Amino acid sequence: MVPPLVLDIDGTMTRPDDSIDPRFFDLLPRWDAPVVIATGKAFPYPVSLCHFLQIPELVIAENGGIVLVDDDITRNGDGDAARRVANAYEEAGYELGWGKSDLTNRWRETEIAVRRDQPLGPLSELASEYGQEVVDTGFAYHVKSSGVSKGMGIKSVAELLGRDPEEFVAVGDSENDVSTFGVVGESYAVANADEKAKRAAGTVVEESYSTGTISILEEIRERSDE
Ligand SMILES: O=C(O)COP(=O)(O)O
Ligand SMILES: [Mg+2]
Repeated sequence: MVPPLVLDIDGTMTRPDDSIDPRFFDLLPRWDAPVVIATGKAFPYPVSLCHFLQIPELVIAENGGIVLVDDDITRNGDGDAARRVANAYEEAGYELGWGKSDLTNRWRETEIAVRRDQPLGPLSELASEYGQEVVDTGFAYHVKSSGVSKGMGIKSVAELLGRDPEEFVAVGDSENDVSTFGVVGESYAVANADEKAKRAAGTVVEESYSTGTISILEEIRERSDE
């Protein structure tokens, strides 16, 4: 029997050009255990991914800010405080960096993402002024409530599924996956992962991006077949 999975999206299910590796479209619907998509992206992205993969909607979005298990949605964190940080950042003359339509934050409910070409120093200062923290995923700076994390999300997903977080195997690539690695039984950082993720992971995979993740899933499946 294969174990339940927790998969990060960016850097983990993607190829170096940011596209989702099409091999997951065969692999995940056939995975004979729950697959949780745990991401820093806004809620609609992982929901769409589950829809198009045709797997059950088990989602941790916004770094734990939103948790979806089947029909059950939980929101965590103070989205208004994150929004106040963003406003103060813009009033100070900086930009979130995503252009007029800002599709990155448009559907974001519990945190705010800032493009990584914007200055981090003043963002971190404002975040701590408003009791928030900044997480750098390698794809964006996320301003979020301190207690909220993907790891916290896994605990509630596991509880709702009647599972132990220790049963899960997680794969990730950045500091927003460190909390996940802390609660699951087995954790892997792909080779492109940042130092924090590599330090926190039980194993650092030899291969990068989706190829690293798929190599782990294949190994687990073989091991489980024995
Ligand atoms: O949206 C981001 O910044 C990162 O997303 P991820 O958690 O799926 O890697
Ligand atoms: Mg990632």
